[in-house]
Amino acid sequence: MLVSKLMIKTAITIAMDSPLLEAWKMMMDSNIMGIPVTGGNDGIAGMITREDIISAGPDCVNPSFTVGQAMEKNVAVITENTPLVEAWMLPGRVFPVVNDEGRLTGILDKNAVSPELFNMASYMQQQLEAILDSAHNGIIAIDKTGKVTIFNSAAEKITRRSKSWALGKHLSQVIIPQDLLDVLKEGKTQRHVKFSVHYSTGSHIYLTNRNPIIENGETVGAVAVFQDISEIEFISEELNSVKHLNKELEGIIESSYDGIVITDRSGNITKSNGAFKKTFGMDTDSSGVKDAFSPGIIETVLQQGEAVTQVEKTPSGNHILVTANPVRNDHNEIFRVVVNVRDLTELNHLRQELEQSKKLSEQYQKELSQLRQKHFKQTGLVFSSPKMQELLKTALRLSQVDSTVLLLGESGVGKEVIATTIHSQSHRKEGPFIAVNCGAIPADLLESELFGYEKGAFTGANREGKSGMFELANGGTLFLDEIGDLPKDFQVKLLRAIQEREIMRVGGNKPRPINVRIIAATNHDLENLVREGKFREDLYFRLNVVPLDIPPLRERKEDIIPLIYSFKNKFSKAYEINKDIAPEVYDILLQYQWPGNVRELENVIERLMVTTNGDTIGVNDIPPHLINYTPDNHPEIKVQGIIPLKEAVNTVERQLISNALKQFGSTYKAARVLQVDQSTIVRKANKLNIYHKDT
Ligand SMILES: Nc1ncnc2c1ncn2[C@@H]1O[C@H](COP(=O)(O)OP(=O)(O)OP(=O)(O)O)[C@@H](O)[C@H]1O
Repeated sequence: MLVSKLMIKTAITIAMDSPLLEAWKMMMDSNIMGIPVTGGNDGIAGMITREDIISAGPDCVNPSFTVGQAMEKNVAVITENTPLVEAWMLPGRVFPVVNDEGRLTGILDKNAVSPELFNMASYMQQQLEAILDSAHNGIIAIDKTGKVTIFNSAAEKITRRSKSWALGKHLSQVIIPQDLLDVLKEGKTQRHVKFSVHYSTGSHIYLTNRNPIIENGETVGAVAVFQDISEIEFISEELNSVKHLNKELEGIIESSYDGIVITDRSGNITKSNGAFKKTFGMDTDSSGVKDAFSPGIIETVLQQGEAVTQVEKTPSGNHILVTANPVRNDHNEIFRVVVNVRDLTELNHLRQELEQSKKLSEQYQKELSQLRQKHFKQTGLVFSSPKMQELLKTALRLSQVDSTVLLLGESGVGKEVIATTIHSQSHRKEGPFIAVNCGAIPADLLESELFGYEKGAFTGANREGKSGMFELANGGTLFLDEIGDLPKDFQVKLLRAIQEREIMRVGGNKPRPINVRIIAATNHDLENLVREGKFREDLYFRLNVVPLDIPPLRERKEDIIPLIYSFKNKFSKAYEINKDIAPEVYDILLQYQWPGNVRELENVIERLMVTTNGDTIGVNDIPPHLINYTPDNHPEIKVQGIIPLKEAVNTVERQLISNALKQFGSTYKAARVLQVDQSTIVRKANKLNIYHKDT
């Protein structure tokens, strides 16, 4: 607003030498507060106001007291176009106003300006508030005492405080971050400050600029403009993860062995991978997928709205399988087509190579197994069942190392033959293989038998002393059969010898180092013996480094016929007799459960070869117990009448022992079949007057 709007238009002036009283009169008559005073050269020399006249005191009524004596000389002359606010700032109360030509056109009384200025100020304040409230950013201003002076609508929304409540309160009562008070204290601007506020509903992140309000070089307040950027942050994070995803996707596409190309609806390539370019010898500038394979595949996908597959031929003559898949946008419109290209020529080539190497590997497998069979044949081992093939594969592997092996299995399954095989395939094969039947050596002789004795160790001892089995087996293998029969007090000595790799002869005082590989065997359940306290747990763990469980013959029937042939040949040679075996005999031998395992089979064949008349062994030559045998039909013991119990027991024992001795030939074997110690058989046979070889 300009001065022209509120000035009093008047041409009244008064000369400097006019009496002061005249000036008063003129002011009263025209109802104005002041009159411009003209000087000698017609210019404005000053301004006389009612206050000037009153200030003159009693002199004002003195007719000789002139206007020039009371007037204000340093008065600002303002133009009609001067803004009112500017005029308001000038010192003085009433001002002369001139037009553009400098001609006096009126006066301006500050009193008349103030209500107008007040109106203007309040209008401007309303405008300012409207502007602040329409801002998207929160704005908070404080005065120099820290009290809130501006709090716009966005600030209300963000802080969840009402403006009416916040205004006039100290900032610390209104919002959580207090850094605006630092700005007030230090007078320094803070730009792009990020901070977060944790609400019960979650965290929000804000970005703010804080500025001091400086008036005449002094900080009189501070203002903060801030905005909630949680959403932007969230979007930026999303954007980052999308970028990441995109990178991943690009990596996947690029690393695909198949060619991949992505096109727009017109078949223009938007993305393609190396495999695709390689297949078609295309560079990245190739404009359209039409350049690559027959046109129409994209059109077909667009028309049918589903995947299309076809076989094509590349310019270089390779056969390819092309599959084009539509990709739809949110409006279910196809906007991209992803084409997958698989080079069938290369695939076929690879398949052929694979088949070739498969054949080769089969051939090697065959040769390997023939080689293995040859190896084992040399040791006299006969087998054909998958179970034994697997077991002997392991045995062969074990032969290459010095680990202690524990052979488990029923009597006669071939534990000793397998131990010999392991030895004969090992680097110790040139060394001795010493087999010890631990169950057959009397307990008091065990130590001297196994560890040897020094000369004069005990009465009856060899004068020169004697090497034990350990020493005899030095550089080779010691096979400890029937390990479960070892007395407990000797077990600890054996454990020490195995662990320390040295033995002490009986009567000796110098340990002797030994270099033997131990293979132990048992047909007992060693774990059970440990549980019953009959076998030391530490020795069990020491021996059970690698257990090999040899299945009974009835569980590997595929081995029976090869074994029969092998034994038939063996005895033909040994006894120089040649005999055939009738097919029905094979059937019977296959049916039989072989509780004595391979040993029993070997004995049966030997007996049939030497005892049968004629050239063919027939069913009639087969011992009846083989025909009638099933695991559950042990011969029934029938008792009629009453006889003393002891007598009955003796009768049964006599019959059983003499049957077993007749059938199996030795007290060891009879003991195994009857599941007692060999010493028991010997003792009972002597007591019951039964003849046996060991008599
Ligand atoms: N696979 C086989 N091929 C050829 N002969 C075998 C086979 N298995 C075992 N034998 C023969 O069977 C008989 C018994 O075998 P071996 O002494 O090895 O059995 P074992 O399990 O050690 O018996 P025990 O527990 O009674 O000591 C031996 O004459 C052996 O030659």
